[in-house]
Amino acid sequence: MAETPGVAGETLDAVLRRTRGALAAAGIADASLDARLIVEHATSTDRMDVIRDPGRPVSRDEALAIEALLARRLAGEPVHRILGHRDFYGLTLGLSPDTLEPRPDTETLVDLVLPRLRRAAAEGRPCRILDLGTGTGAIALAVLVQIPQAHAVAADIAPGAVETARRNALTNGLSERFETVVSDWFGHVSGCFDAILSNPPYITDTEYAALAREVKDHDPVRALVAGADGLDAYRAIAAGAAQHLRPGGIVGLEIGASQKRAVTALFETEGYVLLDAASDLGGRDRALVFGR
Ligand SMILES: C[S@@+](CC[C@H](N)C(=O)[O-])C[C@H]1O[C@@H](n2cnc3c(N)ncnc32)[C@H](O)[C@@H]1O
Repeated sequence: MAETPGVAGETLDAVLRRTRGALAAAGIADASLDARLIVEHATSTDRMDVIRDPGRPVSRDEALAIEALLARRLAGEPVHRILGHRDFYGLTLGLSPDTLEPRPDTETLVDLVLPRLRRAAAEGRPCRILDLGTGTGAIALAVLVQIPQAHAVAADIAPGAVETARRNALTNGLSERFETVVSDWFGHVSGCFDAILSNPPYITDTEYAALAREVKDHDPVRALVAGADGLDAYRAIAAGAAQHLRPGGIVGLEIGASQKRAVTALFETEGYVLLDAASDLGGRDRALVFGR
């Protein structure tokens, strides 16, 4: 008899294989990973449980939950939107309709700035950071968890994103060193910082039109698009950063793969020098650090 995904009484191992098969048959690229995340979420298990106890029976409620999650994934909802959270730099961050899903590429920026910030902290220098366009709070919270002396202000134009970031700080035990502000770039930001960090929107209107439906339907447009040339946010940050940067401070930015030259030129015009750059795991230009 043909088996259907998510049938009560099946084993964990069987339901995982079947969920993976259904996703692969629908042409979903990360079928294995997505199946694992769906089954683990619905059965409150982790990766080791299926290895340790592949024959564990799946209850009726769990089977129904798997079916419901699988249907949403097959309808095109990204797996982390379905789960409601995504991991970033070892932290689990809640998502909301106002936040971008934090992407692994953004860890490149965190990796690039951490050695400078660690050095400053080790030398007893202050480490006050501003995360502009914080979304889930990903960049600021990753720095705070790595540098216990650091304090962060997290700003976003979307009140819902600021609220999500505040909640993520709380659930990750970092809220004592984390402040939030609703702000159009530097509009409502006060004070000076040792590092201004940002993964701003950086795609063009034309690139947006060509994005996959899954991204367009679930990531907020203002988290992605920055005008006709994709550089509007960098212009705003380059123009406003000097007023909020302490002497010796840095500006760390995520960039689009083709933007290194243009973003560097924008910051040079405002009196900055490029101190450092890094590529992501795919070898594409992904993060820049400027100083004055
Ligand atoms: C690419 S997302 C980055 C989110 C998060 N930092 C991350 O890396 O996952 C860009 C963020 O910038 C915010 N944003 C867009 N325009 C803004 C503006 N004018 N002022 C402040 N934030 C803005 C968006 O709401 C969004 O959260």
